[in-house]
Amino acid sequence: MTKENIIRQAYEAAVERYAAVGVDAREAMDKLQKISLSMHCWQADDVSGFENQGGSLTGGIQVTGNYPGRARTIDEVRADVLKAASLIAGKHRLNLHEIYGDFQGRKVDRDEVEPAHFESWMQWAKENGMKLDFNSTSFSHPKSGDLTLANPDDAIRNFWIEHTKRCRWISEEMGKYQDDPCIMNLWIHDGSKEVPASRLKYRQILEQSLDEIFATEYKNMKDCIEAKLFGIGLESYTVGSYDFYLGYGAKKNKIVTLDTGHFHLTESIADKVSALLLFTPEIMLHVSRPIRWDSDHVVILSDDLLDLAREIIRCKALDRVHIGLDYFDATINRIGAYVIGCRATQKAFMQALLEPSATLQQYEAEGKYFQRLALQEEMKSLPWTAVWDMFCLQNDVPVGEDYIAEIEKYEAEVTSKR
Ligand SMILES: C[C@H](O)[C@H](O)[C@@H](O)C(=O)CO
Ligand SMILES: [Mn+2]
Repeated sequence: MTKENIIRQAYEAAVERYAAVGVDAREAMDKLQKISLSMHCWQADDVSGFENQGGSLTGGIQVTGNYPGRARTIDEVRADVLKAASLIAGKHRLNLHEIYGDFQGRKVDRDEVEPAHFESWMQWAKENGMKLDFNSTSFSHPKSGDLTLANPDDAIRNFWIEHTKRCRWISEEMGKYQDDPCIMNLWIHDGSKEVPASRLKYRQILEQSLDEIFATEYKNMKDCIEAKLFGIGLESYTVGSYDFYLGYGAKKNKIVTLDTGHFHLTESIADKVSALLLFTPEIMLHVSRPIRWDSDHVVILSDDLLDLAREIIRCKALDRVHIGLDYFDATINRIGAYVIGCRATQKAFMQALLEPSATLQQYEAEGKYFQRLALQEEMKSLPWTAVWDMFCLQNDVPVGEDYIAEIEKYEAEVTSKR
């Protein structure tokens, strides 16, 4: 029997098996097909970008490793992203940071950037059937320091306000161009190594800065605000903490970004979904994998990720949750890192979509807690992998481990020559 026939046969059997517990596996596949991940451009080049060539990465984040083949130019980032996307089923978005502008070798400071610097990205994305998302960039700049939008020095604060306003303008133009809202994320590293004399002071300044930044209403972009627990060198205090942005988002109707690496390690991000959905318009996810700290390891199919995907599906919130990825690993093949992380995220949603949630909720309503636990447990060993393999086959992307050879080939022919 050919591999394709084995996959088809296993899939037909899986459809029957899921039907027996009241789940339509075909419908689950259709729903997964519509999930667009927002791929982070910064895995391709270790968060370097094209503005500050040679400058170091600041802002309390760190990339470890020096695996050969890092993308060094805009063309190399684009080629690597397309290669990765060709190994991932479905249509996906690309999430750009401001430092990835097409600056044509000219020095364009952060308070001078404009939509024209992203025109070639917009055209490229359209040609390749991708939509763009965007991020302001407050790190890796001489004015980054420890405080940007929360800086008591007006000259520094106004510089970053201007930058962030311009990023919203760029996002608006991207959204218009692609006829689909561009999701713009705002993350700043502002914080302090030691406990500040006034925690309140910097949070008040940040609130004022955000109010100024968000004063302009746009129609083609959506704002997200991303909290963090701490950055390296800024361990005692983060101005934009989760409580701060949750409060701001709920009060001002802004999307809160949940980066799964930005919380205490035992906190459940899945548990936050239903709470946020009640008080904020939508959710942006930065799917990441913290190991002991916000280490940005490549996303794998972990229990945490599965829980998160299940929560989104149980809340029927796919239309209110944007699924972005955020990690950077320079110790392994970077295209491989994209493919592993994106496919792991899709696998989590595949399993979540195959959950017999109506039956589970019925059991719960009737107080049948043994039955609820038993069915949850049995779901773990139902043949979701057969449905996943079929999903890959139908999308004409490698099934199972077959993508390893494809990435090895690209490495031999392209990235190893850099
Ligand atoms: C590149 C940054 O890491 C990213 O934009 C930000 O979302 C973050 O998570 C910082 O820790
Ligand atoms: Mn993030």
